[in-house]
Amino acid sequence: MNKTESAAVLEANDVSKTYGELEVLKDVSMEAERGRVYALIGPNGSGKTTFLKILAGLLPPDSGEVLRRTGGAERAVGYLPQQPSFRDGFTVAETLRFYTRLLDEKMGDGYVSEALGDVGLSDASDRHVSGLSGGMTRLLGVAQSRVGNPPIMVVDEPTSGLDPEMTGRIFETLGGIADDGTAVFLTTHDLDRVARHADEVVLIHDRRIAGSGSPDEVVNEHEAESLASVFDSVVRGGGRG
Ligand SMILES: Nc1ncnc2c1ncn2[C@@H]1O[C@H](COP(=O)(O)OP(=O)(O)OP(=O)(O)O)[C@@H](O)[C@H]1O
Repeated sequence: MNKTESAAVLEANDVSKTYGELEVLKDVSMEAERGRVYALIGPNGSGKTTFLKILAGLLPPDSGEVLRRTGGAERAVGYLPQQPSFRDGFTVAETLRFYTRLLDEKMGDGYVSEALGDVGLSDASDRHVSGLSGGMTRLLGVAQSRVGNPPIMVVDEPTSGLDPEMTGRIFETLGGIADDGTAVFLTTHDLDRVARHADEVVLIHDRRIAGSGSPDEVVNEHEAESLASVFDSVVRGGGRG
Protein backbone atom coordinates (compact mmCIF):
# COMPACT_ATOMS: atom_id res chain seq x y z
CA MET A 1 0.00 0.00 0.00
CA ASN A 2 1.21 3.49 -0.77
CA LYS A 3 2.17 4.92 2.60
CA THR A 4 1.25 8.46 1.66
CA GLU A 5 -2.32 7.28 1.05
CA SER A 6 -2.29 4.91 3.98
CA ALA A 7 -5.08 5.12 6.50
CA ALA A 8 -3.02 3.03 8.87
CA VAL A 9 -4.00 3.44 12.51
CA LEU A 10 -0.99 1.37 13.45
CA GLU A 11 2.37 0.82 11.82
CA ALA A 12 5.10 -1.52 13.04
CA ASN A 13 8.49 -0.88 11.48
CA ASP A 14 11.36 -3.39 11.72
CA VAL A 15 10.38 -4.63 15.15
CA SER A 16 12.83 -7.06 16.76
CA LYS A 17 12.65 -8.77 20.13
CA THR A 18 15.03 -11.13 21.91
CA TYR A 19 14.59 -12.80 25.30
CA GLY A 20 18.08 -13.60 26.55
CA GLU A 21 19.55 -15.73 23.76
CA LEU A 22 16.18 -16.38 22.10
CA GLU A 23 15.46 -14.17 19.12
CA VAL A 24 11.66 -14.17 18.77
CA LEU A 25 11.02 -11.41 16.21
CA LYS A 26 13.40 -10.01 13.62
CA ASP A 27 12.66 -6.85 11.64
CA VAL A 28 8.91 -7.42 11.55
CA SER A 29 6.83 -4.75 9.83
CA MET A 30 3.12 -4.40 9.22
CA GLU A 31 0.38 -1.82 8.88
CA ALA A 32 -3.18 -1.98 10.09
CA GLU A 33 -6.34 -0.04 9.36
CA ARG A 34 -9.45 0.60 11.37
CA GLY A 35 -12.44 -1.53 10.52
CA ARG A 36 -10.50 -4.75 10.07
CA VAL A 37 -9.82 -7.91 12.07
CA TYR A 38 -6.18 -9.01 11.98
CA ALA A 39 -5.60 -12.62 13.03
CA LEU A 40 -2.07 -13.46 14.10
CA ILE A 41 -1.44 -17.14 13.60
CA GLY A 42 1.66 -19.28 14.01
CA PRO A 43 2.94 -22.26 15.93
CA ASN A 44 3.26 -22.31 19.71
CA GLY A 45 6.14 -20.12 20.79
CA SER A 46 6.42 -18.29 17.47
CA GLY A 47 6.02 -14.91 19.13
CA LYS A 48 2.37 -14.04 18.62
CA THR A 49 1.79 -12.85 22.18
CA THR A 50 5.11 -11.03 22.15
CA PHE A 51 4.15 -9.21 18.94
CA LEU A 52 0.65 -8.41 20.28
CA LYS A 53 2.11 -6.88 23.43
CA ILE A 54 4.55 -4.82 21.39
CA LEU A 55 1.70 -3.62 19.15
CA ALA A 56 -0.31 -2.72 22.26
CA GLY A 57 2.62 -0.81 23.75
CA LEU A 58 2.85 -3.16 26.73
CA LEU A 59 6.28 -4.46 25.82
CA PRO A 60 9.04 -2.36 24.23
CA PRO A 61 10.75 -3.79 21.15
CA ASP A 62 14.55 -4.08 21.31
CA SER A 63 14.69 -2.19 18.04
CA GLY A 64 12.20 -0.83 15.56
CA GLU A 65 9.11 1.18 16.38
CA VAL A 66 5.34 1.02 16.55
CA LEU A 67 3.43 4.11 15.47
CA ARG A 68 -0.17 4.46 16.61
CA ARG A 69 -2.21 7.15 14.87
CA THR A 70 -5.12 7.29 17.23
CA GLY A 71 -6.00 10.94 16.83
CA GLY A 72 -5.78 11.86 20.49
CA ALA A 73 -8.21 9.15 21.62
CA GLU A 74 -8.34 9.15 25.40
CA ARG A 75 -7.77 5.44 25.37
CA ALA A 76 -5.67 4.46 22.35
CA VAL A 77 -5.50 0.71 22.89
CA GLY A 78 -7.78 -1.80 24.58
CA TYR A 79 -5.99 -4.97 25.65
CA LEU A 80 -7.54 -8.27 26.67
CA PRO A 81 -5.15 -10.85 28.12
CA GLN A 82 -5.57 -14.54 27.46
CA GLN A 83 -7.18 -15.28 30.82
CA PRO A 84 -9.09 -12.21 32.00
CA SER A 85 -10.17 -12.31 35.62
CA PHE A 86 -12.47 -10.07 37.58
CA ARG A 87 -12.76 -9.40 41.26
CA ASP A 88 -15.18 -11.71 43.06
CA GLY A 89 -18.23 -10.34 44.80
CA PHE A 90 -19.48 -8.07 42.04
CA THR A 91 -22.01 -8.46 39.27
CA VAL A 92 -21.30 -8.14 35.58
CA ALA A 93 -22.86 -4.67 35.43
CA GLU A 94 -21.08 -3.48 38.59
CA THR A 95 -17.78 -4.68 37.19
CA LEU A 96 -18.19 -2.88 33.89
CA ARG A 97 -19.45 0.24 35.68
CA PHE A 98 -16.25 0.24 37.73
CA TYR A 99 -14.10 0.28 34.58
CA THR A 100 -16.19 2.90 32.80
CA ARG A 101 -15.93 5.23 35.79
CA LEU A 102 -12.19 4.81 35.91
CA LEU A 103 -12.15 6.35 32.45
CA ASP A 104 -14.96 8.84 32.82
CA GLU A 105 -16.92 9.58 35.98
CA LYS A 106 -19.84 10.75 33.89
CA MET A 107 -20.26 7.53 31.91
CA GLY A 108 -23.55 6.31 33.20
CA ASP A 109 -25.57 3.12 33.38
CA GLY A 110 -26.77 3.72 29.80
CA TYR A 111 -23.25 3.14 28.54
CA VAL A 112 -22.90 0.02 30.68
CA SER A 113 -26.10 -1.57 29.44
CA GLU A 114 -25.32 -0.67 25.82
CA ALA A 115 -21.82 -2.13 26.14
CA LEU A 116 -23.19 -5.33 27.68
CA GLY A 117 -25.74 -5.52 24.87
CA ASP A 118 -22.96 -5.19 22.29
CA VAL A 119 -21.26 -8.31 23.64
CA GLY A 120 -24.50 -10.22 24.18
CA LEU A 121 -24.41 -10.11 27.99
CA SER A 122 -27.56 -8.08 28.70
CA ASP A 123 -29.27 -11.05 30.31
CA ALA A 124 -26.24 -11.69 32.52
CA SER A 125 -25.85 -8.16 33.87
CA ASP A 126 -26.98 -9.11 37.41
CA ARG A 127 -24.98 -12.31 37.60
CA HIS A 128 -21.90 -12.49 39.77
CA VAL A 129 -18.68 -12.58 37.79
CA SER A 130 -17.48 -15.60 39.77
CA GLY A 131 -20.36 -17.63 38.32
CA LEU A 132 -19.71 -16.83 34.66
CA SER A 133 -18.62 -19.46 32.17
CA GLY A 134 -15.21 -19.09 30.54
CA GLY A 135 -16.82 -17.71 27.40
CA MET A 136 -18.95 -15.17 29.24
CA THR A 137 -15.89 -14.05 31.18
CA ARG A 138 -14.13 -13.44 27.85
CA LEU A 139 -17.14 -11.48 26.57
CA LEU A 140 -17.07 -9.33 29.70
CA GLY A 141 -13.35 -8.90 29.08
CA VAL A 142 -14.10 -7.74 25.55
CA ALA A 143 -16.60 -5.19 26.92
CA GLN A 144 -14.10 -4.03 29.51
CA SER A 145 -11.24 -3.64 27.04
CA ARG A 146 -13.54 -1.73 24.74
CA VAL A 147 -14.50 0.91 27.29
CA GLY A 148 -13.87 4.33 25.79
CA ASN A 149 -13.94 2.93 22.23
CA PRO A 150 -10.19 2.67 21.68
CA PRO A 151 -9.38 2.68 17.94
CA ILE A 152 -7.08 -0.31 18.46
CA MET A 153 -8.07 -3.50 20.27
CA VAL A 154 -5.58 -6.25 21.04
CA VAL A 155 -7.03 -9.56 22.16
CA ASP A 156 -4.85 -12.53 23.09
CA GLU A 157 -6.30 -15.96 22.28
CA PRO A 158 -9.90 -15.00 23.01
CA THR A 159 -11.29 -18.41 22.10
CA SER A 160 -8.87 -20.89 23.64
CA GLY A 161 -10.77 -23.57 25.52
CA LEU A 162 -14.20 -22.42 24.31
CA ASP A 163 -16.82 -24.53 22.59
CA PRO A 164 -17.66 -23.86 18.91
CA GLU A 165 -20.81 -21.88 19.67
CA MET A 166 -19.05 -19.53 22.09
CA THR A 167 -16.05 -19.31 19.76
CA GLY A 168 -18.41 -18.13 17.03
CA ARG A 169 -19.95 -15.55 19.37
CA ILE A 170 -16.55 -14.16 20.25
CA PHE A 171 -15.46 -13.87 16.62
CA GLU A 172 -18.76 -12.26 15.65
CA THR A 173 -18.54 -9.82 18.54
CA LEU A 174 -14.99 -8.83 17.60
CA GLY A 175 -16.06 -8.51 13.96
CA GLY A 176 -18.83 -6.14 15.02
CA ILE A 177 -16.35 -4.05 16.99
CA ALA A 178 -14.11 -3.86 13.93
CA ASP A 179 -17.10 -2.80 11.82
CA ASP A 180 -17.57 0.10 14.21
CA GLY A 181 -14.18 1.45 13.11
CA THR A 182 -11.69 -0.38 15.28
CA ALA A 183 -8.54 -2.23 14.24
CA VAL A 184 -8.86 -5.55 16.06
CA PHE A 185 -5.80 -7.77 16.54
CA LEU A 186 -6.20 -11.26 17.89
CA THR A 187 -4.19 -14.44 18.18
CA THR A 188 -5.73 -17.84 17.72
CA HIS A 189 -5.01 -21.40 16.68
CA ASP A 190 -8.52 -21.77 15.21
CA LEU A 191 -7.70 -21.53 11.50
CA ASP A 192 -11.21 -22.36 10.30
CA ARG A 193 -12.60 -19.39 12.19
CA VAL A 194 -9.80 -17.19 10.88
CA ALA A 195 -10.69 -18.19 7.34
CA ARG A 196 -14.32 -17.27 8.00
CA HIS A 197 -14.06 -14.18 10.17
CA ALA A 198 -10.69 -12.46 9.80
CA ASP A 199 -10.09 -9.73 7.25
CA GLU A 200 -6.33 -10.17 7.38
CA VAL A 201 -4.09 -13.05 8.35
CA VAL A 202 -0.59 -12.52 9.70
CA LEU A 203 1.34 -15.79 9.80
CA ILE A 204 4.32 -15.57 12.13
CA HIS A 205 7.03 -18.16 11.75
CA ASP A 206 10.76 -18.28 12.24
CA ARG A 207 10.93 -14.73 13.65
CA ARG A 208 9.21 -13.15 10.67
CA ILE A 209 5.87 -12.63 8.96
CA ALA A 210 5.82 -15.64 6.66
CA GLY A 211 2.54 -14.73 4.98
CA SER A 212 -0.07 -11.96 5.15
CA GLY A 213 -3.18 -10.79 3.38
CA SER A 214 -6.81 -11.78 3.34
CA PRO A 215 -7.39 -15.48 4.09
CA ASP A 216 -8.16 -16.07 0.40
CA GLU A 217 -5.05 -14.21 -0.72
CA VAL A 218 -2.82 -16.19 1.60
CA VAL A 219 -4.36 -19.49 0.49
CA ASN A 220 -4.14 -18.58 -3.22
CA GLU A 221 -0.62 -17.26 -2.95
CA HIS A 222 0.49 -20.63 -1.60
CA GLU A 223 -1.64 -22.51 -4.10
CA ALA A 224 -3.10 -24.30 -1.12
CA GLU A 225 -6.59 -25.55 -0.31
CA SER A 226 -6.94 -24.02 3.11
CA LEU A 227 -5.19 -21.92 5.71
CA ALA A 228 -4.41 -25.13 7.56
CA SER A 229 -2.44 -26.45 4.61
CA VAL A 230 -0.62 -23.11 4.23
CA PHE A 231 0.21 -23.33 7.92
CA ASP A 232 1.49 -26.88 7.53
CA SER A 233 3.61 -26.17 4.51
CA VAL A 234 5.19 -23.02 5.97
CA VAL A 235 5.75 -24.38 9.46
CA ARG A 236 6.97 -27.77 8.31
CA GLY A 237 9.46 -26.21 5.96
CA GLY A 238 7.72 -26.53 2.62
CA GLY A 239 6.70 -22.87 2.47
CA ARG A 240 8.55 -19.84 1.32
CA GLY A 241 9.10 -18.66 4.95
N1 LIG B 1 9.28 -12.98 29.38
C1 LIG B 1 9.89 -13.95 28.69
N2 LIG B 1 11.13 -14.36 29.01
C2 LIG B 1 11.76 -15.32 28.30
N3 LIG B 1 11.22 -15.95 27.24
C3 LIG B 1 9.97 -15.60 26.88
C4 LIG B 1 9.24 -14.59 27.59
N4 LIG B 1 8.04 -14.46 27.00
C5 LIG B 1 8.01 -15.35 25.99
N5 LIG B 1 9.16 -16.03 25.93
C6 LIG B 1 9.51 -17.05 24.93
O1 LIG B 1 9.44 -16.43 23.66
C7 LIG B 1 8.86 -17.31 22.70
C8 LIG B 1 7.62 -16.65 22.11
O2 LIG B 1 6.62 -16.59 23.11
P1 LIG B 1 5.16 -16.06 22.81
O3 LIG B 1 4.37 -16.23 24.06
O4 LIG B 1 5.26 -14.68 22.24
O5 LIG B 1 4.70 -17.08 21.68
P2 LIG B 1 3.22 -17.42 21.16
O6 LIG B 1 3.34 -17.55 19.68
O7 LIG B 1 2.24 -16.45 21.68
O8 LIG B 1 3.00 -18.86 21.80
P3 LIG B 1 1.62 -19.67 22.12
O9 LIG B 1 0.96 -19.95 20.81
O10 LIG B 1 2.14 -20.93 22.75
O11 LIG B 1 0.80 -18.82 23.04
C9 LIG B 1 8.59 -18.61 23.43
O12 LIG B 1 9.67 -19.49 23.22
C10 LIG B 1 8.51 -18.20 24.89
O13 LIG B 1 8.90 -19.25 25.74
